[in-house]
Amino acid sequence: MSFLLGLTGSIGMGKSTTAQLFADRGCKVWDADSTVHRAYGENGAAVASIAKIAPSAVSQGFVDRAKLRALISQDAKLLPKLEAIIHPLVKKDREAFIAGNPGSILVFDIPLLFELNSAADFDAVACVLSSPEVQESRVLARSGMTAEHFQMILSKQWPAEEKAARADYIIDTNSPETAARAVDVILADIKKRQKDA
Ligand SMILES: CC(C)(COP(=O)(O)OP(=O)(O)OC[C@H]1O[C@@H](n2cnc3c(N)ncnc32)[C@H](O)[C@@H]1O)[C@@H](O)C(=O)NCCC(=O)NCCS
Ligand SMILES: Nc1ncnc2c1ncn2[C@@H]1O[C@H](COP(=O)(O)OP(=O)(O)OP(=O)(O)O)[C@@H](O)[C@H]1O
Repeated sequence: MSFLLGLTGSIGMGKSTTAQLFADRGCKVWDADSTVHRAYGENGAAVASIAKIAPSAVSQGFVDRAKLRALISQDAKLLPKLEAIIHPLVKKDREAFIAGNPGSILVFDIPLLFELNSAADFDAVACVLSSPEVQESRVLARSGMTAEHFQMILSKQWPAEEKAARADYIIDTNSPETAARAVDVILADIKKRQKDA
């Protein structure tokens, strides 16, 4: 049986970077954002549906994320429509990944794990947490990111502390060292749980 570890946290707090730490230690990682990227790519599973709700964001058979981001900031109704297309596709992909990887520690990088009520799908949930100042400076350093888009995304997510309070493990991502240490502790605990089971 695989051990399913959900990995979540607020935007830019270090999910993907931490997922890589788990991968470096032999875990298999599934990433919700990458699944969305694939679905938006050429001939991706979401392209035809998105062409119906946001035609100007689709060209040459793929979804232009920058255009989609701009449309979302102009139209508050677009994001829920987009989510209704994307979230079922993402869940299906996740289930296929679990079926294809029996017997390992599987890590699931999922930004909206708590918001979508998915915690019960996992054996445990880890939450990355950095200070809000570190988060803001890291997110705003990304190209194409604006303070307005950052605030809009934050308003759609649970507060970071609320996610951390519900998690089984917290990973301090204020520095590479704190994060690596936390990942080692979590993996040791999971292996102990597997041995005791
Ligand atoms: C808004 C979009 C176009 C922005 O694309 P962009 O390349 O700038 O960002 P990316 O997809 O890498 O997301 C960055 C982060 O934003 C946050 N985020 C993304 N979508 C959402 C959402 N619907 N609600 C809350 N936070 C979100 C997450 O923390 C995510 O990790 C894109 O995020 C999108 O299409 N979102 C809708 C699909 C979705 O809900 N994805 C979340 C994972 S299933
Ligand atoms: N432990 C850490 N120490 C130092 N920098 C980090 C750490 N974790 C992440 N970062 C940096 O913070 C930024 C955001 O990290 P990352 O992309 O992993 O966050 P994320 O939570 O996956 O973001 P998103 O929610 O947008 O998908 C990156 O520039 C990354 O290099």
